[in-house]
Amino acid sequence: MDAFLYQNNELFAEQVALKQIAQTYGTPTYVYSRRHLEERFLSYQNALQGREHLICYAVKANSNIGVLNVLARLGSGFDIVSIGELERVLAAGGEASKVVYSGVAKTKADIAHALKAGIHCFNVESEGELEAINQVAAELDMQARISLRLNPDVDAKTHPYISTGLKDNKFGIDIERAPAVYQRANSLSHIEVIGVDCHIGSQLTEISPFLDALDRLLSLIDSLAEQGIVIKHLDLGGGLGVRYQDETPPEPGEYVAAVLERLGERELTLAFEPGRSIAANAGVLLTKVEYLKCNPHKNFAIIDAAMNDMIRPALYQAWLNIQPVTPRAEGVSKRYDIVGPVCETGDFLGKDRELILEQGDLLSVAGAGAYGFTMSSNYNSRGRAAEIMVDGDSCHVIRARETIADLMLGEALLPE
Ligand SMILES: Cc1ncc(COP(=O)(O)O)c(C=O)c1O
Ligand SMILES: N[C@@H](CCCC[NH3+])C(=O)O
Repeated sequence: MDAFLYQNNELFAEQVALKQIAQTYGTPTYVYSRRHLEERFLSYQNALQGREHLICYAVKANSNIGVLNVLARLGSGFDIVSIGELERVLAAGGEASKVVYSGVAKTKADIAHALKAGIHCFNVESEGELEAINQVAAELDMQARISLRLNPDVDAKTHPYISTGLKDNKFGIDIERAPAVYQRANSLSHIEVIGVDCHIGSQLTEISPFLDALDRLLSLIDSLAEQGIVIKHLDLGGGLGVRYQDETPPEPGEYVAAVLERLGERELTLAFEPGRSIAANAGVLLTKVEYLKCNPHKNFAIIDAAMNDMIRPALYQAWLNIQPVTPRAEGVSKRYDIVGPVCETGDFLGKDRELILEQGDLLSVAGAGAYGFTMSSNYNSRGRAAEIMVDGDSCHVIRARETIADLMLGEALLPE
């Protein structure tokens, strides 16, 4: 059930009024629902019941250790793309043995770090990386488990910036090269080949591109078996979309069921790397209207959150629902562009939103739990927002608002 609902004309996060959060912790603030995170994780887990599987939450979507901890307690694995993310997972109580490591540019130092930590496997994105992993594992006298991340050349039908499975994209190994690269991997002394992996893009709202990619991977798995290379682990990546506006993406359960049906009798450990579909609608960005600027041709609601807090509208023209925390029954309804304080024309969180507003009103920007805080920056020397986890009727500060001192941390003046 939606974790952010109105009760008596007040928007709540679970059982806590957002107005209360704004009064106590200030704005802009990210507010997350523990219940929503748990429900979304469990919807994957329930669909995979009775079958060997690994659900590796994609840390990049929301990497706060409070969020990771909620998922780790449910037994989640994690998909990482850096050593920073690995260390967050460990700090949050996650198990290294359930970590898969994706990313196109792992350095030898990264590879050594992950091997020593005991991760489940590397999702290898190039032939050069495969050789590097073998070399590092040999130096450490270890065996490295690997999957090859393949680029199946399917159209994910999503925004071009978040499409990753076309042969023009930088990700993965061309599926045409896969048989040769598997042969090479199999011949390397410190590599253990366990799997096949792909991730074709993000915010997919249909199942068919996933199944097209799956079909290509399954026929590869079958032909590798004929050559004596046994694949035990099949990772379909993340990418399942969510509803921001009027999209109708499949539920995780439907998606998983369609995949299971396609697998048939094959004995494979199935892995997924969901990020957005777990975290996006578990969070809102709470913000205050500082000023209203109403010109004859255009109205602006200037808020205290900006593109540095949430860049998705500026970067992908993403549409996020913007709701008043306490809707006004009376007043003049106007069409506003909802803009932030940053000195960029692209600094908007929404355009042409019909609202009744007064200065000082609170707004809630929905769908902000994934790729919100993690993509935020200090542009314009703005401290990053606080993050709050709501759990029933209690609130926990899981990241304090950044201070002026935080902004200059590690910087120095030149010597006299
Ligand atoms: C390798 C990999 N796995 C998983 C994800 C998570 O994707 P999503 O948030 O769309 O589920 C991403 C990001 O798109 C990714 O690059
Ligand atoms: N950051 C993107 C998703 C990219 C996923 C990373 N592979 C978004 O906000 O939609």
